[in-house]
Amino acid sequence: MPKNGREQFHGLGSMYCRGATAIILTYDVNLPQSLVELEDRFLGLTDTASTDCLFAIVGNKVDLREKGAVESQEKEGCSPVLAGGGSASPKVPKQVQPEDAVALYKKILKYKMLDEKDMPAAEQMCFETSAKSGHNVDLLFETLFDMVVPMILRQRAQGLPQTVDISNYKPPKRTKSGCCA
Ligand SMILES: Nc1nc2c(ncn2[C@@H]2O[C@H](COP(=O)(O)OP(=O)(O)OP(=O)(O)O)[C@@H](O)[C@H]2O)c(=O)[nH]1
Repeated sequence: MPKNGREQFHGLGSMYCRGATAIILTYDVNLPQSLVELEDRFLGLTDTASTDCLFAIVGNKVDLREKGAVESQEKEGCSPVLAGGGSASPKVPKQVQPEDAVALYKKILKYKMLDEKDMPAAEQMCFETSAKSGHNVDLLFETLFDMVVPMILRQRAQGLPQTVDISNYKPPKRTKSGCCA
């Protein structure tokens, strides 16, 4: 799912998710707020997805994290291995950590009332990628593809519709004032 970061496209989110078999929720590993927003603003939009929908949590732009970390350590004269310069109080990283994404994945399963043991493990569904360098991008799509194809085949075998039938759609009656009845 595109994250529709811009406010004016927000309303389109639930339409994109309707009947979805898999949803990719993407945040920026350098912006903790972007992970918070996935939960606060975007999770509700996935209510229209299929009940057994898969979720992948993707932290993008890792290329900037690696670059940024080295640059800030160089500026402060720290060792690149120990950001805290070897002191007893290591620096708290400003970036999102993989375990934060894992925690969100588990929260999503709870929100969806899905049992963790029936779903793929969090570690399998949380990725860190770089669209710029291509890091882990193939892995993300191959992993999802391998999971989604059997689900779609199963749905087909059960005769579940793959499309939304609008042929019997009746538009709501209009009242004199132009409002829906
Ligand atoms: N360095 C780096 N830049 C990236 C990466 N992915 C996207 N960008 C850049 O980030 C900016 C936003 O990318 P988009 O593809 O527009 O992402 P979006 O999800 O539509 O962004 P929003 O409009 O903020 O929701 C663009 O300038 C991209 O070139 C990445 O992995 N690394």
